[in-house]
Amino acid sequence: MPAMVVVGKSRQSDRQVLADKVHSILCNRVRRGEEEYLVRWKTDTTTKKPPFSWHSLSELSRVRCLEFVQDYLEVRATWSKNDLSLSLLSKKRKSPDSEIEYERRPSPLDRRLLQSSRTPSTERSPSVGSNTLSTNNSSSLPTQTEVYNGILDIEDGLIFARSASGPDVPELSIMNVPTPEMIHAARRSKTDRAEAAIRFAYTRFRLAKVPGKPIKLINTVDSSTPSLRFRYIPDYVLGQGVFKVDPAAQVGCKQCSPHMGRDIGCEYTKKCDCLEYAVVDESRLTDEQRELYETAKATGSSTIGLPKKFPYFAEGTKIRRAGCLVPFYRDSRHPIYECNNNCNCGPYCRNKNVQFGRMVELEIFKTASDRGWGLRCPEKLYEGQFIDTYRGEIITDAEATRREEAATSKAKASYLYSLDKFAESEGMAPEEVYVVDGEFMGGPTRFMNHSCDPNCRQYTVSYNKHDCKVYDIAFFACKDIEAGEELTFDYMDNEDEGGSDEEVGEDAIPCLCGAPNCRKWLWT
Ligand SMILES: C[S@@+](CC[C@H](N)C(=O)[O-])C[C@H]1O[C@@H](n2cnc3c(N)ncnc32)[C@H](O)[C@@H]1O
Repeated sequence: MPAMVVVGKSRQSDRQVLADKVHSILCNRVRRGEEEYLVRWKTDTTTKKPPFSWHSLSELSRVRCLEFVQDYLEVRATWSKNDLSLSLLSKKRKSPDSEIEYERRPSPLDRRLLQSSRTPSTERSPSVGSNTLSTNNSSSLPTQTEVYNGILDIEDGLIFARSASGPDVPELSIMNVPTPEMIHAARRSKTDRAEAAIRFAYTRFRLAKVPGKPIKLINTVDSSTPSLRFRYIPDYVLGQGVFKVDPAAQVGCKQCSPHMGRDIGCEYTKKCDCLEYAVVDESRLTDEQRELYETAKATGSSTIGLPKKFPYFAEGTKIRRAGCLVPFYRDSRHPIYECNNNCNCGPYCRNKNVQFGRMVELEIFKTASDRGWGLRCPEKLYEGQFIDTYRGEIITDAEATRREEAATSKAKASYLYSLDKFAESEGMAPEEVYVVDGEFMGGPTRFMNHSCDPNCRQYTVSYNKHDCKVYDIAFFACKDIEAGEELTFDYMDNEDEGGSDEEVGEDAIPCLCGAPNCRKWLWT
């Protein structure tokens, strides 16, 4: 029978807390020099008196338990900042565990509270037993472990609390935990070891696993770490109801070959099927081609056979670096069509760039100006150089609306990207458009902040001209960027210069980009 807290051979150091049984962490203290955290356990019954127990950091050091410690430290930080401990405790919230109203502090734990309310509830009658946690071998816990609210017990994998009894076990209901005394002690107790463990886990188990060049975490401002709950993913994750054309069924260019004379491949753009919808290079049109082009524009017929603008500088180009966007694409909003694995042009085609992923090192760093985390590159970047793509979960428009409505602030909008580049030209209804949500999973570009005078821009990159719903959002430098300079882009990226005339809403976020042309608010 699995136990929530496994006590191995009666030795405290062997105890292991099972993360999936943790509901939340509610307080901290230091005992005998060791940081301890008060765990509230998930229960299988609706209760106002769930089980609580104190555990040392080493018991909680498994990554998924550290996520709970991190959530708690975030809440605790607001206690010290605003001295709100007691008023936070008395704020009325409705428990998702039950229909009854109880008082607890508002916290980022809300989402999980909701999740835990979805776990099936099983009525159990408390069994008689000793005042200890149940264990694998039924041995009792070391006496140093204080157990609030009685007994944490487990049967058939389900945890439940037996009612407290005996003078040594204080009865605590959820609305009283943490008590003012606990908070008082917590605020004076160190949490350094937990912060260091969280930082280590983030670097070792999150960043080190991201494919490509290294990504560092740098914080010279405070002791926080980005959320351990964020999942780094190398590719899009498709949500429910989202369909992507199978890459094996992608149409590739068939008339091209790796060398089509003078060591060029698909840059010989007249032949490349992948570039069918790329912009026609009018400066290279013969009179006859111009006529064909006019007909194609009027009738919507194919422009294959006409010269197209090629997106990237080729090797040997005099002044620019190979692979950087040519000024035409850099300064326009035209989609970029790359070749794909089904093309005849081969793996070294110069029309393949973004699909190979990030080639530069990055640093996630804490900004000193209240904009949270930001992103920078320790190497110099050149105008038109590819940095990385935006990743996340692709969801339907309906799901995006649901998530936006459920969000507590407008900040949610900053992680949602509509894949609507082709909506107008393809006559797609708004509800057909997919949206990328990078809040809970994605790549390092989710840390890019907004600037009204940005040094990067996002571009549409497609590998399959027939799939208008799923494509990449790729960030390129739109000017030379010195090593260590923060990477930013304009969250609005309006084609017309100047801000919108829309009125600023109550929940608008003031822009702290500091640019002379700052529009003062995000998303304006
Ligand atoms: C996509 S996130 C960027 C990463 C974010 N800084 C973080 O720590 O996760 C967007 C959020 O960052 C903050 N932000 C980004 N640019 C900002 C700016 N110019 N001024 C103020 N806040 C900004 C806002 O809170 C915004 O909702």
